[in-house]
Amino acid sequence: MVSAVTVFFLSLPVYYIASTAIGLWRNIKIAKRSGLPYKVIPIHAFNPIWLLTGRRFGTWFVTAYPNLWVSKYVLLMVPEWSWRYGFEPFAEYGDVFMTVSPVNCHIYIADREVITQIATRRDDFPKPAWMYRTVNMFGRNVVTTEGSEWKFHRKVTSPSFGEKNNVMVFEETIKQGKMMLRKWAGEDGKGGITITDVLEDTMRLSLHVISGAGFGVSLQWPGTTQDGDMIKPLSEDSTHRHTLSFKDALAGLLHNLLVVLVFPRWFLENAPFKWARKAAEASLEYQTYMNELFVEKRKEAIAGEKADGMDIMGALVKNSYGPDEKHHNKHLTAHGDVERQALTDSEILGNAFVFLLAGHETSAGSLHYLFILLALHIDSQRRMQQDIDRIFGDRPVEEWDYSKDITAMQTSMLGAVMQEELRLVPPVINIPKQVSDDSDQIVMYQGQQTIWPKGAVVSLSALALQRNPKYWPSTGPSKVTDEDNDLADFVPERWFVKNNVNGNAQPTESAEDDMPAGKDTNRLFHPLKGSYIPFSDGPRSCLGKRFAQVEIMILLAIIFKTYSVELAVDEVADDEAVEKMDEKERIALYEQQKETARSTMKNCSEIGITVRIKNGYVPIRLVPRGKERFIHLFEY
Ligand code: HEM
Repeated sequence: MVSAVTVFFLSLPVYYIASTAIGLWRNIKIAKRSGLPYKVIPIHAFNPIWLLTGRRFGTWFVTAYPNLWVSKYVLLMVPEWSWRYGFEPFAEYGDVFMTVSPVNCHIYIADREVITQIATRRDDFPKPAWMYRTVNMFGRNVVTTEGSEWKFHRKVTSPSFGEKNNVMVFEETIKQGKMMLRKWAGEDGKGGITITDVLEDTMRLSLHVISGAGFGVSLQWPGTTQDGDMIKPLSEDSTHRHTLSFKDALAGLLHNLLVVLVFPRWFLENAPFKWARKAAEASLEYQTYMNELFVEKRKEAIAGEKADGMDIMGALVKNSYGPDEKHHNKHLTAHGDVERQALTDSEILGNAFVFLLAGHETSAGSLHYLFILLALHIDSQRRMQQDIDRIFGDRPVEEWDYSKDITAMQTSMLGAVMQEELRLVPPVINIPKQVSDDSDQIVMYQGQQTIWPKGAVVSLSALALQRNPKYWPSTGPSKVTDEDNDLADFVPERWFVKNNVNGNAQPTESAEDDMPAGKDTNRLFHPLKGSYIPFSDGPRSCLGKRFAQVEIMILLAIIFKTYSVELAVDEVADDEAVEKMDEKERIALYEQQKETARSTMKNCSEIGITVRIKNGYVPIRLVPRGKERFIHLFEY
């Protein structure tokens, strides 16, 4: 008996090695047939054993020995390679290449024509829906479905993201931005407070904006109380005794998302760990609040109330329960029934949940990187402030107006700064697709037919694509590294162009003679089709694109109208020490902090659902314009 057990355990590694070798051999054969360049890696980057044991070693090895031939293979086994090495692997292997591991063939794309083919051939290259299955926990929705069912969800949910909702996003962001300013600049507005939890605050802001413009519940920042903060039902009809406020339920659910998605609630509720029971509590509270909101919105819809300024969930409920009789078909529940005009109750709640998920971390992460990048790129910050002054003049924030101001914002340095951040750090670095399981697919690449094996994993490599010199104008050699182009740097000025030929902008060779501030700035660079995909491309592109753009631009405008952002230097010199420094010393200190901030951004960013700085922080300060401690000392 003992020997049988021993044999069993001894045979496990043999079985593992044999199945790995067979898997690799099979996949190499498939890769050879494809006609695509490929690289064989013995271990898949997301192999759990490798993640636990070899990942750190791999990262260290590639950094320590970048020129060894073996490093080229180890590099592709580092899960963060797409973030760390950007366009480099593509420059070496080609704009489309495949990694072949024992587990699968994985095709990475930084070629705009191939991306356009993949994004438009939706049935041949579906979303790997299995990855999102757990996200159906509150109801089926537009993110997790495929085929005709997705088509139906998309058709019904798209109108809720219209201009009426954009106005709400604009107004809610102003409201939330003012509260964030109070925390960042202090009650007296004097600024000078070191902010270390920038991501936490941008997360809070984006959560509150979705709560307001997505669900119609406006939340307050700590220090104030109002409905959203209170522990009370959102519907008069509810008798539920809540244990968390709506805000804490939302935040708690998002904080424990992975746990909540993976384990059933009954399991978490009975687990011996407090954190698991807290996760279950947040999930239950969220669900109960959303049911209450739904009841209220249904009452409003039936009564025909709230025609203007509709939040997204309100618009979905109105579509199902509004006075228009043709929409009352909620009894038709068959999935994929494209004749349906309205969502079921569960589908409304499922979609509300994914709007929260899709729109929260993405916008928050972008805002976080933006604050740091603007503190690093002082000239861009100044030009953006000049454009903000030009657009809003002396008008108080209360008089800012979506329909009057949004175009000017989008075509100014505000728009350019936002577009550049999304070019440089697209939150979804690799947009996931797959080759349909049904059959191999032919894709044209560089004028040749290539055969993409059925079931292969496909990544639209947004970050690499958006640094591909074939498509993007450089304003000159990098001012940060020794690269001969600046495509891996934050240079919003590249978005301003001289000519616009056939709808595609001609990149300006040098930014010097085409500075945007105060000039004719209503022509931003128009990237070639398929070369700019922070919001993905084709029919499955982001539904919340405009929502996010409005939110980001208006928040920047609110903050930078009155304040500048600087890197905080507390960890190196206190305020008194800075006070005593002469100009040269201050410049040297700030340059040093810039290096630290760059290194933190590069080395502490992690790719989860989105990329974000997780294992470190870059402290910043808001300072009233005209009272800067450092950035006014730099030449402009
Ligand atoms: C900077 C902010 C944002 C970025 C960069 C972004 C990016 C993306 C990307 C890349 C996708 C495609 C994902 C995939 O195919 O796997 C996507 C899909 C989606 N996004 Fe966003 N997003 C942002 C903000 C938002 C917001 C604010 C909302 C809603 C309030 C939202 C709602 C959605 C939805 C519903 C989808 C699924 C569309 C479909 O499958 O038909 N996003 N987004």
